[in-house]
Amino acid sequence: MTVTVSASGLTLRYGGTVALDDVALRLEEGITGLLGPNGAGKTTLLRVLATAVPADRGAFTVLGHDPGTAAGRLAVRRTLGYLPQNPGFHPDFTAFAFVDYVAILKELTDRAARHREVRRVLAEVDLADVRGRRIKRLSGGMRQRVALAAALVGDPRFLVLDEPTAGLDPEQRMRFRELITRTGEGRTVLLSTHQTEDVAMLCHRVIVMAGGHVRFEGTPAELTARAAGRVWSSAERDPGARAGWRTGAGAFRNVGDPPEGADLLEPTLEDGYLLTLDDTGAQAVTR
Ligand SMILES: Nc1ncnc2c1ncn2[C@@H]1O[C@H](COP(=O)(O)OP(=O)(O)OP(=O)(O)O)[C@@H](O)[C@H]1O
Repeated sequence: MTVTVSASGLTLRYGGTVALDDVALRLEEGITGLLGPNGAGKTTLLRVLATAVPADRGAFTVLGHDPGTAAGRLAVRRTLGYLPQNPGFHPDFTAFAFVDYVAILKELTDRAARHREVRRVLAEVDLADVRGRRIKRLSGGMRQRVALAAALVGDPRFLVLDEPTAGLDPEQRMRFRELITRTGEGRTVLLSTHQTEDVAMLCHRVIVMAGGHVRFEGTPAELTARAAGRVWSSAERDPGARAGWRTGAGAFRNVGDPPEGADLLEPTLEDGYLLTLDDTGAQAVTR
């Protein structure tokens, strides 16, 4: 598999806060999930890779282009689609006008060709029917699809999606998952999310960040396997549990260090994620 993005030593400070600390990663075609607690540095990493902000130190390439040079930065931006955490919509714009505006910024100067492209990306996210509607009259899920359409203008090979499913109801989230799978075909997608389920269901790779560091890099199955033999059921909260709660069915579900002969349960990706944070001291699950 070709490596699309390769980064090393990425470091960025905001005053006294180290948001990224010597981050190295490689992304290849397919969908890579980026998990991490609040303040982990996910948005900062995405902004650096999207060339919205330069890192203080370190370097990266996108399809061999180095954004450290003006020509390289332009080349990277031409291969990139970015859905930021808070897309800055003008609420009075229609969906069409907004995506058209983004297309102008992306240097699509021929009006007829640009309009064809805007119609194409709006159709790709199933918004063809409402393209003339003002953004303020669209639902949250539709607005996220407008933002995705804007990211897809120009058919970018590398898509950076910052929490695209945040705030969506389960049905909209499922719909968005379908879209991400579809748009991820043949592209490299970096998807930041707090939804471990999104990662389990969509991603072929997962990166866990905390405190500006990469704490895990591997497949979702490998992250889940970190909790193998460490999730168990008991009638009362187990003293060896780093976290435990009574489930709706009545028994306790414990995560941590099980006693001998414990009634082990199948771990989820979320268990593996939480234990990875706890094991690396990044975020205490232990109370
Ligand atoms: N513009 C800024 N000025 C100062 N500090 C900032 C700025 N942006 C981010 N930070 C700090 O940098 C660290 C990383 O923030 P970042 O937004 O990248 O985290 P995140 O993983 O995306 O968090 P979340 O899941 O809450 O979106 C945090 O400590 C945050 O408070």
